[in-house]
Amino acid sequence: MIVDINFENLSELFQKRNLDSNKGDYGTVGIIGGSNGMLGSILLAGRAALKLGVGKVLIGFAYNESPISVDFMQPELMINTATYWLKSQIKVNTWVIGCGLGQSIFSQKLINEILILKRKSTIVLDADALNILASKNFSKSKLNCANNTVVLTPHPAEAARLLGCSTQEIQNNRLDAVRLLSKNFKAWIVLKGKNTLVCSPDDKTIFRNTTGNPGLASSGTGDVLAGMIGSLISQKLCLKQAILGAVWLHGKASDELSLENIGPIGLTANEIADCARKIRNKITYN
Ligand SMILES: NC(=O)C1=CN([C@@H]2O[C@H](COP(=O)(O)OP(=O)(O)OC[C@H]3O[C@@H](n4cnc5c(N)ncnc54)[C@H](O)[C@@H]3O)[C@@H](O)[C@H]2O)[C@@H](O)CC1
Ligand SMILES: Nc1ncnc2c1ncn2[C@@H]1O[C@H](COP(=O)(O)OP(=O)(O)O)[C@@H](O)[C@H]1O
Repeated sequence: MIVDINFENLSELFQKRNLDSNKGDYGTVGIIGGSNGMLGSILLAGRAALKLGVGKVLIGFAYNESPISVDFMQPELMINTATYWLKSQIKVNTWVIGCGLGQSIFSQKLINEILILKRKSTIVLDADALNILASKNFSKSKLNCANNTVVLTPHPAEAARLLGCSTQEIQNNRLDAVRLLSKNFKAWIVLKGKNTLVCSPDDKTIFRNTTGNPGLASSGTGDVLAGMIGSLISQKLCLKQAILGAVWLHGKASDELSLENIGPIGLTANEIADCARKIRNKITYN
C-alpha cells in the first residue's frame, strides 16, 4: 500500500509545548561527521536540528582535534570531536552520522563505535555513512544488532551503492528499491529525490512525500534533512511521525520559499531550516 504524506497525518508534529517544560524534555541529538573540506555539512545538520526544536545539539567532528570550537552563526551548538562526545556521559537520544564524514579508516571506526556502543539510541545514517555501509568490508550484522532503531537516508546514487546496482535502476523502480533496502538492512529507509519514499522495516506501507521541488537540488539540503529527522526523533515523536514529519516539512519549506521567490533557483540549505521552523510554529499555534 502507498500512502501520501500530508500534514493531516502528522498530528504529533503539531503538538503545542507544555507550558512547564524545559530543554531536557526536548532531547539531545549528537551529530558526527564533517571532515576534509566538508565541515559545513554537520553545521548545517546541527543548525537545522536546533531550529526544529531539539533541546541540545552536540557536534562531533571526525578529527583528532576539533577544527573549530564555536559556530559563530549558531553558538548554541556544542562543538568538540566525535571521540569526545562518544565517550561523554551526556544522554543522547539520537545519533546522526555521515554528513561530510568521509570514508577513511577513522570514519569507519566511528560508525562501528556508534553501532556497537550506542545501541540504545536511535541512529540515523546519512551520506558517507551509507557509502561505508555499502563497502565490501562492512559487516551488516553490526547494523542488525541495533534492533530496528536505525534510519538510512540514501539519495538515489547512495541507494544504488547499497543495492549494488545503477542509479538509473533505482530511479526506474523506486518502490521496489525502498522495500528491498528496508528488508536487507532491517531499517527505516528514506529514499530521497522527487516524491521521497519512506518505508519501515516491519510494515508493508510505503509513504510518499507530496512536498518539495527542484529548489532542493542544491548542496547541503540532505544534511539539513538528516538534522531535522534527528531533531524530531530526539523530541520523542514516534519514529514514524518524526521521519514523515521531517520529510514533509523539508519539502514544504522549499515550496513556501519558492512562492516567495527565494527559490527554486538559488535556494540555500540553511534557509530550509529557518522556513521549516516557521511552518511548524504557524500550524501548531495558529
Ligand atoms: N557543505 C558541505 O560540507 C557539504 C558536504 N556534503 C558531503 O559530501 C559528501 C558526498 O556527498 P554527495 O551526495 O555530494 O556525493 P555522491 O557522489 O554520493 O552523490 C552525488 C550524485 O548523486 C546523484 N544523485 C543525487 N540525488 C539524485 C537524484 N534525486 N536523482 C538522481 N541522481 C541523484 C547525482 O548523480 C549526484 O551527482 C557527503 O559526505 C555529504 O554529506 C554534501 O552534503 C554537500 C554539502
Ligand atoms: N527535484 C527535487 N524535488 C524534490 N526534492 C528534491 C529534489 N531534488 C532534491 N530533493 C531533495 O533534496 C535533498 C537532497 O539530499 P542530498 O542529495 O543528500 O543532498 P546533499 O548531499 O547535498 O546534502 C533530499 O531531501 C531530496 O529528496
